[in-house]
Amino acid sequence: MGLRLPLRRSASFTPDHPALMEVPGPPALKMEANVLIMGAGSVGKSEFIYSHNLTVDGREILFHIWDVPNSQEHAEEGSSEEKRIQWADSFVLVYSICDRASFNILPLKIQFIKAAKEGQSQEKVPIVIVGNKRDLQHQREVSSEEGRLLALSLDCGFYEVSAAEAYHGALMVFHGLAERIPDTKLALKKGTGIRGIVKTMSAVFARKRTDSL
Ligand SMILES: Nc1nc2c(ncn2[C@@H]2O[C@H](COP(=O)(O)OP(=O)(O)OP(=O)(O)O)[C@@H](O)[C@H]2O)c(=O)[nH]1
Repeated sequence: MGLRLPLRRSASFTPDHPALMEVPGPPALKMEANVLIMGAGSVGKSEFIYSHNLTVDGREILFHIWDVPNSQEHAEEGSSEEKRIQWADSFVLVYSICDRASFNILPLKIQFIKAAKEGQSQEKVPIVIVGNKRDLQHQREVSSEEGRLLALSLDCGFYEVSAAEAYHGALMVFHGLAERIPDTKLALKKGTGIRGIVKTMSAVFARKRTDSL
């Protein structure tokens, strides 16, 4: 049985930040990447689930994004997380800068991902750590420095953003993630584009049904 992707929402997305806009040049290589969004409850994961279509270094990348609500993650058997990790090429680990517990769980999660993925290949796993809710400075429990150091020690990208406040933050995250995904991983998906899109779209419909319950 194929994997059912419990996306919450999906939308096409046009970057509006000048640094990230498509610049005229040779036609971009069309590629796809599967991204798993992980993190504790209420850290703002669902702000990252729009289907992003970015052009980075001449590669036009369509991101298929899988975000699991925390409530669902706890309701499932342990093997489901492993399935999601196998499905993904790349990972966004979100914590809230106002919630230290959401930060503290990240090292274990990242080690779990690395053990699962790096056993299969010598390539580095593309992972970006995101400190969300940057606008809530007065409630900050995790300093920027701690986030940056964790990312450095685990060889991950790092961004602090306010995902709910500005698109720009989420866009920077996906741009940073794209830069960490090697061509070899993306190229594997060439030719399976239509199947991938159908999978993503049916997932959106499935999710809508769940939401309306
Ligand atoms: N102030 C502020 N609030 C945010 C930000 N991002 C998300 N939120 C709020 O945080 C709350 C939780 O966000 P969600 O996106 O539902 O969090 P989640 O991680 O998907 O939570 P689960 O469904 O429990 O897994 C919502 O009320 C959001 O509006 C942000 O950047 N700043």
